[in-house]
Amino acid sequence: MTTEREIRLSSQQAAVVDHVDGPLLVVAGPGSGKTRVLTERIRYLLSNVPGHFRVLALTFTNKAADEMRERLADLGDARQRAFIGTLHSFCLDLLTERGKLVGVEGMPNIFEQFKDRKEILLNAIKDDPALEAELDQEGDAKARGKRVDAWLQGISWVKAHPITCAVIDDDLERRVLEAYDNGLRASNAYDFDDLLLLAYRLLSGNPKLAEFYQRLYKFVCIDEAQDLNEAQYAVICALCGESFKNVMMVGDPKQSIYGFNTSSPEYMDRFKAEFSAQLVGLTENFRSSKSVVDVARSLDSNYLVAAQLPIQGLVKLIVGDDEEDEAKRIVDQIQVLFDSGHPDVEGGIDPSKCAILGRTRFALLAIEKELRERSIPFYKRLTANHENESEVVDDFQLALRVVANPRDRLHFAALAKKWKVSEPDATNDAAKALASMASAAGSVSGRAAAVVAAVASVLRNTARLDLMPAFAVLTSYADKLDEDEKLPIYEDVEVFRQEWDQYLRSDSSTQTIAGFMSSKALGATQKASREGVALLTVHSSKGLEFDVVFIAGMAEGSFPDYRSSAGRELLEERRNAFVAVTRSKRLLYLSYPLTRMMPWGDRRRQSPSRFIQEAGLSQ
Ligand SMILES: Nc1ncnc2c1ncn2[C@@H]1O[C@H](COP(=O)(O)OP(=O)(O)OP(=O)(O)O)[C@@H](O)[C@H]1O
Repeated sequence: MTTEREIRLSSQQAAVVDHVDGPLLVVAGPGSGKTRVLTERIRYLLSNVPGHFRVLALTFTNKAADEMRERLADLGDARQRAFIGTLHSFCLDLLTERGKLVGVEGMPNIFEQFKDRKEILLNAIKDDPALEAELDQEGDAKARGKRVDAWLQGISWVKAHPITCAVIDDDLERRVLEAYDNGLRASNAYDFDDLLLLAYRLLSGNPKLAEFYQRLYKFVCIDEAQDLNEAQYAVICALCGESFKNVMMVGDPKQSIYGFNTSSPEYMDRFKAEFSAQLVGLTENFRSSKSVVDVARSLDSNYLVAAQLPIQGLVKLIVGDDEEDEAKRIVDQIQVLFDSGHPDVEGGIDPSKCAILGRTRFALLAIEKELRERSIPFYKRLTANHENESEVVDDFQLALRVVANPRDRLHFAALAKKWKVSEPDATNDAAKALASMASAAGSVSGRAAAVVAAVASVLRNTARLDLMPAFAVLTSYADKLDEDEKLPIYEDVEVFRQEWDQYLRSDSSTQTIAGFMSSKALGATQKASREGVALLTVHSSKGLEFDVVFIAGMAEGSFPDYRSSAGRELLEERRNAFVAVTRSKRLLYLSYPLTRMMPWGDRRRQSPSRFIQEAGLSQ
């Protein structure tokens, strides 16, 4: 099933890799080598197709983009001719370069945190008597808070549907959206949804600009196409205009698990119809043992596998008396595997080869406790926004935000509150404003002075942005403190330094403070860490593979979730199970507890998930 190349490709895969011109839809099952095919196609285009062009490769996660960049690092300079990143990062670059046409001046500053967006909306409500009166109709503070959250959700929904919600009929809804957007713009800020919405408006309203990008990016590749939503598809269509067709989409409708987030595999169908795309299937499975493939097929009888590994592997059911006992049995089994290995897993089994997946974080709590008690290393997130432990590094980040965007009143106010000083007047010179805030900062003047000195050390070097001198200032401030205070500063600085390092390696076209802060907001500066057993939700396990996979909490009501007992939701639960099962390369363990403690204190009897029953598993 393979042809001669430096990397092994099956003939199905080679046909996709060697495809040059024209729209192509690749529908590919789990383990069929989507990542390999995408990476190798980019390599093929950059190495074999003559001409001055760039390749645009859009991934679903920053992690997938990192992986693709790493695999293509050996291309040397040619690699620079590919933009590899998420659609959000691409839109950020696009708006930075050409956003003026939709009112964006320079790099868009992103308010990524829910609490910041909420504060913007609350301030906007305070400034609008009609909205304030509307909110006052809600009885108590809790009900008002809920209404504001619902408004924020509504705003996000509208922005994620730039075509179907292009016109808002409801007066109140429109007023809330305008008030919120005006509030954001007063701080010269944007939210995540704006990146796609404004990129869509920019490209669809300026066909000449879209043509420029079509000439520049002669080839467009899109990964995980089953999880596109309307805004993302709209940006892609606006980028391509009427005539550009050199788009390849790769996806697996069977792994579509973000329906709750308005994503849908329907955009793959629309792409096929609207671009008249050629359809190719990748139907081999290079990842999973026969036993695992059998369980996947029991979940979806339409999952056809043309070729698979000649390895039997194993599927087993684990039943615990309750969640604690289930956790204990899972971890017992892991320890047996560490000690004795398994003939189908080459080179023994260590923690990094194992994953324990749950439908929700809740399903993993007892297992986390058990792993901790037995000192087995594990990680719960691939990447996570680092919460600073030290005030000085936290202050420094706020200071960088306002230096990047002096109109950011929200974070100026946050810093002023922390330093117990009054907010500065509107200014264009954030460094000067910070310095006068610091000189007024009584009890925290030493810390504030260190932050100002760190900022100054960055601004001093006008030729090239470099945060390293600031890190030196922060650690030398730490050196004067007690051990207890010193340690968190060193740790926070180290994480910050790693993020800075990651940013320097990204495909971002400009290196500025605003650029760094925006990449950080998009999560693009976080490096995935994978040390120990993976303890992940099904959603965060997407795209990963492990020799040994445990899926815990597989009882009716938990997986499938009780809120998704019928219709579309139940189908999405089934796809969740399909994604979870197909993460396994060799051994698969499904488990559930016979009884479960409900949040209100009752113990409830559990029955095995229908997915366990359909797989024909019994003890
Ligand atoms: N031609 C091949 N020969 C041998 N192994 C291969 C081949 N193609 C892919 N693989 C291996 O199969 C596994 C699955 O590949 P990959 O991760 O690219 O699949 P995928 O289609 O992205 O899967 P999923 O959609 O489930 O995340 C990887 O371990 C990869 O190295």
